[in-house]
Amino acid sequence: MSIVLVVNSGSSSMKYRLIDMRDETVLASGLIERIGEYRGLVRHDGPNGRHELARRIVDHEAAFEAMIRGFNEHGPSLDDYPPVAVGHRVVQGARRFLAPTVVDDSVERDIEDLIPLAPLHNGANLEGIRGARRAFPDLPHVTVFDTSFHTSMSDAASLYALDRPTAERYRIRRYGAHGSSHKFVSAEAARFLGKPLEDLKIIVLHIGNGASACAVRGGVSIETSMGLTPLEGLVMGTRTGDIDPAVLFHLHRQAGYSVDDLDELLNKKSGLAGLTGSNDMRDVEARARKGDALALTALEIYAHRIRHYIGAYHAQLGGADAVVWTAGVGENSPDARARAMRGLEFLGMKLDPELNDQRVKEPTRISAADSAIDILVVPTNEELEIARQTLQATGIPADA
Ligand SMILES: Nc1ncnc2c1ncn2[C@@H]1O[C@H](COP(=O)(O)OP(=O)(O)O)[C@@H](O)[C@H]1O
Ligand SMILES: CC(=O)OP(=O)(O)O
Ligand SMILES: [Mg+2]
Repeated sequence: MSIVLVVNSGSSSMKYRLIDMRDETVLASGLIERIGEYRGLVRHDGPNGRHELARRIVDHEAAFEAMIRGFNEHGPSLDDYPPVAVGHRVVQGARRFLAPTVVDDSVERDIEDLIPLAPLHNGANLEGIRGARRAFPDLPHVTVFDTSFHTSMSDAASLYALDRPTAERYRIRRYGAHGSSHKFVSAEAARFLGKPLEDLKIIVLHIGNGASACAVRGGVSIETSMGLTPLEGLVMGTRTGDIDPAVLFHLHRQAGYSVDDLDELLNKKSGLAGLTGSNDMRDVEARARKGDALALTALEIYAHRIRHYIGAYHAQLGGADAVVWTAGVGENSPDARARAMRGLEFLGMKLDPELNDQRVKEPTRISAADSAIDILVVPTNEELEIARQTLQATGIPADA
């Protein structure tokens, strides 16, 4: 029985999943939110249903302890279902980590060294890893990097037109993120279409709180919208995405913003939150339906940027076989999908309004019968992808 525990530590949350890899069934899962804030939320879904409680969780190590408590109190018992390995999502692996890696102290140090290249994510990922190694010192721990899938990008797609010695010295290039999701979703799309992944050109739109687009040719990432850090590209829940860097000089010189102020402004106070006051797409859509002009403008800005990347990746791929929507917004918001794809019929991308309006739980086609390019919704599963890569890296068979 090969069971893998997967830990996905976000900037302020930790998701986990216990998976029996023989048939990839989920034995338990959980979510710990608002880490570091006064009132955190702990949710555990086990064999007896859902258990939730509000409590303060000071950091990701404490979150790890809360997860263990969830298993002890609500099952399944980790003594009865012992994991053979723990898989960890790490957002930034830069050019240091090209593949899933078994953790030792030097790997921990290298992840720490990469914190400046993913300030919202890598520190949290590392705290999760440290908590997990303390809790399970005898198990192999494997890190699966969001960036690994994008190391196939050409220099043309990944280098900035920045002074070369400076860029090299400070490792400045576009690394991308959400790689496990883009990889999983493009493989699922090929399976759904019944075609070999090697033959397909796919535009993947991972639209969640963090959001990125990816151009996938033959299963390989050729370009993605996140850059040095997960700040570039699409409009996100709290992040600006693409912006003229001169805005920063302007705010510094004219308004006295410090570097930390600017970091906080662009990463945490912008995007949907900055435009409307809420980073949750459901709130913004509800307000737009009531006629709130600010909310409506925010939805148009959000859609405009997605449409921009669909066009760009269609050009970079030299056409496309499929456009695939995934993650929280991409899977659940017909309005966001329809708004972004409006006017793309000339490219051969035509939604079917009724198919687009359904609630989706599995890979589903939402394009019209006469759409030259398939438009799909494919639920992502970063945790399963991480679990698969974790087993591969350890060499433990799924049916051990
Ligand atoms: N039914 C829905 N309609 C519109 N948006 C939704 C819906 N359900 C979830 N979302 C959006 O999905 C976002 C979260 O996506 P998710 O992929 O879980 O993000 P992350 O992993 O970055 O935290 C939420 O902020 C919310 O706006
Ligand atoms: C990289 C990134 O933005 O991740 P998330 O969507 O989980 O915040
Ligand atoms: Mg996410």
